[in-house]
Amino acid sequence: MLSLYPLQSSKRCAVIGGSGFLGRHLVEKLLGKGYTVSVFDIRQSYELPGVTFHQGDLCDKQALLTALQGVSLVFHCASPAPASDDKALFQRVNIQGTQTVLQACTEAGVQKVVLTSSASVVFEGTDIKDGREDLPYAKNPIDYYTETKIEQEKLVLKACDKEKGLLTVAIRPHGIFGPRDPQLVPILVDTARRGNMKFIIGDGSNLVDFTFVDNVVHGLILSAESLRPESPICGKAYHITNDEPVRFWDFMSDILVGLGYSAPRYNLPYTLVYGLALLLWLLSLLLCPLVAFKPTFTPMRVALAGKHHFYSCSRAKQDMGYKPVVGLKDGIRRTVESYPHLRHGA
Ligand SMILES: NC(=O)C1=CN([C@@H]2O[C@H](COP(=O)(O)OP(=O)(O)OC[C@H]3O[C@@H](n4cnc5c(N)ncnc54)[C@H](O)[C@@H]3O)[C@@H](O)[C@H]2O)C=CC1
Ligand SMILES: CC(C)CCC[C@@H](C)[C@H]1CC[C@H]2C3=C(CC[C@]12C)[C@@]1(C)CCC(=O)C[C@@H]1CC3
Repeated sequence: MLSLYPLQSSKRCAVIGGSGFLGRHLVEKLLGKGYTVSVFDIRQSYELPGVTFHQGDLCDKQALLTALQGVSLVFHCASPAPASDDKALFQRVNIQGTQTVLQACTEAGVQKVVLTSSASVVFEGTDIKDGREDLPYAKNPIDYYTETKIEQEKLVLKACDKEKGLLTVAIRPHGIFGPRDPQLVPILVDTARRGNMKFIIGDGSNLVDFTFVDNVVHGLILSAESLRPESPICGKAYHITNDEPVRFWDFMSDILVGLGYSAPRYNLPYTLVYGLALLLWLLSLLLCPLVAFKPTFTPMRVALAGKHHFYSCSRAKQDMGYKPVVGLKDGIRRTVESYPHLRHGA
């Protein structure tokens, strides 16, 4: 049964998680490209002409159905923050919530769903060099965030059904940075202001992907516009990065120095720091009924800071003609300039 094809060329879309860092950049770009945008998010963080806001929880199907009326394309960019480390919340939002999103999309007659997944779905805390999409999902994910992002991606890709008229694709960015990012730069500056950014974990030679937010937005829109029944991208996952792996500690130093802080200088052995982070994390779990403390150096962050994790985007280049639109140096400059309030001494 080919119910809904050929696809309507409607430019009416919804961004679930559109109040967030990536979601808002995506909304701004979509407006510039002539799309009509509905944002569905648990919070409203801004107002923009041309955007209709629907405040609600993505686990609430009725609320979603209201927001998805007349929408043919859905971008799903919502997730609890990785730092929250709340297992029940991750399972509810990323797994049950994504099932609800898919049901609501089917009922509302949505034709395309683009998921923002994460390249971390294959990361287990050991080196990944030029990883391709055919790497197996992590068997021992490094945290609940990663564990539930894996299940979320599987659900979305499995839902791709040309007969039923629902096409899906998953974009896997890595280490997104840029103006208004609430995570990477603020955590880095906070750590530096507390005097804890003096040390390099490991020998400092590990290569990592950091992806400027505009490139992720470009990959998301490109995938949505390439998603057609005959396209090879249906039901597949795609790495989207800056395609310029960089030494983790060079990237951190460029941001820190750009904002007027000193770059880390002294090396510490990786296994020592990882062991300490594990110990602190266990202590924080044991003591959480008595004292609430959140260690900055979690085992996940130590693994991300001390191991190689960079990915090939050749599949995205081949199947959808992806090419980064902003280079790493330019992205770092634009990011640094956007945080005058986080400059040293500000
Ligand atoms: N920031 C990064 O480095 C990376 C992020 N990603 C993925 O990109 C997506 C966007 O991430 P960011 O913009 O960085 O995060 P963010 O935290 O800025 O945005 C997430 C948005 O989801 C919303 N949300 C959370 N729970 C919700 C619920 N139950 N119902 C409705 N809305 C809800 C939040 O209110 C927030 O506005 C996420 O799916 C994340 O997993 C993937 C790779 C890297
Ligand atoms: C204290 C320092 C050693 C590190 C400060 C920077 C970190 C906060 C960031 C470095 C790599 C980042 C990253 C993510 C979050 C922020 C960092 C840990 C993600 C976990 C965000 C969600 C993803 O899907 C994967 C990202 C990998 C890189």
